[in-house]
Amino acid sequence: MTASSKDAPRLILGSASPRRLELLAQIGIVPFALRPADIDETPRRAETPRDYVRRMAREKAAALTLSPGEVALTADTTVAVGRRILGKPADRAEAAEFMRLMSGRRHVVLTAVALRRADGLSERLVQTLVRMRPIDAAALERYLDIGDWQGKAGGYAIQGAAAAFIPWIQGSFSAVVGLPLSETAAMLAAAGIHPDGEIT
Ligand SMILES: Cc1cn([C@H]2C[C@H](O)[C@@H](COP(=O)(O)OP(=O)(O)OP(=O)(O)O)O2)c(=O)[nH]c1=O
Repeated sequence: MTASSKDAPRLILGSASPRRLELLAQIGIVPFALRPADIDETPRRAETPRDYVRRMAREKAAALTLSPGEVALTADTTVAVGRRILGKPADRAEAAEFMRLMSGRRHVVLTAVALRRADGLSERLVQTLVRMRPIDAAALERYLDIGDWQGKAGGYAIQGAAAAFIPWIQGSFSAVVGLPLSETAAMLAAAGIHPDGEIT
């Protein structure tokens, strides 16, 4: 027999990202509530991309107020070119700079996931290699005109127009979009949260 749904942990998605909600829906998980956490996303001096992205996911989780029986899921995605962290571009000029930096080479997309429950925090860091083909000046201008760079780490979305520049990735596609689905499903299952509300 399965436990009644009123005994199930209630999942709070600590995110304003429509992509994270869609990704969860893809694996049959519907959060009980959305509670975006507003934190300062400025990297610390000399902070590595891995340390930064982990800290962001943890701080988003810590910023949420939870009621008994609630479990919070948060994530952070960032692009790393060597030790340089490419966050969301402030404007078109910065998006252009980021794209030029990634053009014709490989970079790493890091996504950290945090799951906060009453008995503690579990975390995962997923690293995906992404190759961009060389992007010439005209193609870059056309890409920037679309505006797809806004609100995206590194100034691109693999699920959007920038896919035309990406011949190859090694790792997790869903992690690049914003939430590594296999790892997230395992973390949720360990907390008693399963697809379709089927809580065992
Ligand atoms: C690299 C890449 C990033 N992104 C997005 C995912 C994230 O939404 C965003 C990185 O910013 P994040 O700070 O990780 O997330 P967010 O501010 O959008 O949402 P929240 O903090 O409330 O959860 O970039 C893509 O959609 N596709 C991509 O290929």
